[in-house]
Amino acid sequence: MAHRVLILEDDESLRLVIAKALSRAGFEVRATASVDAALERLARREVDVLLADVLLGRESFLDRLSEVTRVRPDIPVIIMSAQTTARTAIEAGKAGVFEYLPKPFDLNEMVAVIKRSLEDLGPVIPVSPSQGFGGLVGRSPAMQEAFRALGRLARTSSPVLFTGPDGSGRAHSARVLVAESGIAGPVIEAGPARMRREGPALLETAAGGALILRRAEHWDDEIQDWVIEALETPRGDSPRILATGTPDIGRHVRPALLSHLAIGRVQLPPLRERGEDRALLFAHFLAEHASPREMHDQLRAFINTQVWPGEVLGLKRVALHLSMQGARGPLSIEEVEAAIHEFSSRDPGADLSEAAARFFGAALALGESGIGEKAQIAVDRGLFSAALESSNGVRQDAAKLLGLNRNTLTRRLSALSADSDET
Ligand SMILES: Nc1ncnc2c1ncn2[C@@H]1O[C@H](COP(=O)(O)OP(=O)(O)OP(=O)(O)O)[C@@H](O)[C@H]1O
Repeated sequence: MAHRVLILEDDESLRLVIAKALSRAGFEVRATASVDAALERLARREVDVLLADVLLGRESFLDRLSEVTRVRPDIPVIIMSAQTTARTAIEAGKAGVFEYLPKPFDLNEMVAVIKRSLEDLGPVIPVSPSQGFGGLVGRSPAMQEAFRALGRLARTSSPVLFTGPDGSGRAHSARVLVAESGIAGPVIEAGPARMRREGPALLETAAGGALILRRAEHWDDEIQDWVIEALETPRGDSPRILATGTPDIGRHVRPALLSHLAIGRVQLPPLRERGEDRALLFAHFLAEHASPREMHDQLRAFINTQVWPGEVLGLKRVALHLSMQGARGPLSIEEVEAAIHEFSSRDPGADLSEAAARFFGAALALGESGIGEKAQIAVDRGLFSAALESSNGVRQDAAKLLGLNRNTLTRRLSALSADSDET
């Protein structure tokens, strides 16, 4: 995939000359004369490098540089300027600009600088054909993009938000980023239940290290408050904050939290967008468990076309199950298909409907009355106990998981216990 360069230059003829030279050198080129338009493209992650002129009309790009680093701290910025003033050079260095090109410059030199900025700041050279940053598996263009972002973010200490569907490897990637950043202190992981229980004390526990905060879409107001405060007023030994969430995270958290958290952003694509990564991951998980099973080409093709519910985690479960079977020799498509059926394609909703039909049928056969109400109580009991268990008994969190408010949950729980007292 060609690297994408954004040219920010208000001189139209220069813009055209630069664009032509960069296209010839194999880059994908975008160009604009407006800082606002450039910021939008950066925020949409449409580019890998920014090449910007300092003087844009009456505006100085350097006055807007902090906005660029806020939106994309991971991107190399190369500035061009006819003014070789101390201010330009000093400010460029201070703000972490990759290189300063004094105008007029040689076009070949410009191409070389851009190539160097990409090498230095990020393109992750896979250590094996199937592995990318820190041993993460994948070579699809979508994962290459994620590896590049990880490579750049490993050189910063900014917060990072990992988004993707459940099971896509968000927390795993966060752990890899922490390991590759050389953070020496404690690495603490917490989901909404622990965050609620321990609150900002987690920042002390992780002081000097990193805090991986999971499933941001379930954070209540209180959690959001302390995370925003931690991000807004970091102290010397504050841990690096990394968070995970679903791609629709913006619908669940306050904009202030999102803008602080997403200073660095890594998007983990769903498996359906990762093409052949599916078979690579499958082979990786078999190997991880020293499985002697072999994968032939047809099986790889089959794995690459499957829909994997539960994403990488679902695929991992199937591979682990098969590697535990103790069988040897080539793995067949039928075996994998059966395992997928058993582990990931099972629809819990269908099981519930079947159970309800059995419950109803048995009660009818016994001539019982009030069956609907009893069925409701049975379902509530199952739902509430599962929700309370996964939120460590914290009712507020359990209510959120169930999509109820806390008072409704409390009322329905007391109704249930009154019901068990009666029976
Ligand atoms: N690219 C990858 N290479 C190797 N293993 C991976 C990769 N992506 C995910 N995994 C594995 O998949 C499993 C699921 O990943 P993870 O726990 O990060 O899921 P998540 O649901 O995205 O994150 P969270 O726990 O924050 O909700 C992990 O155990 C990890 O071993």
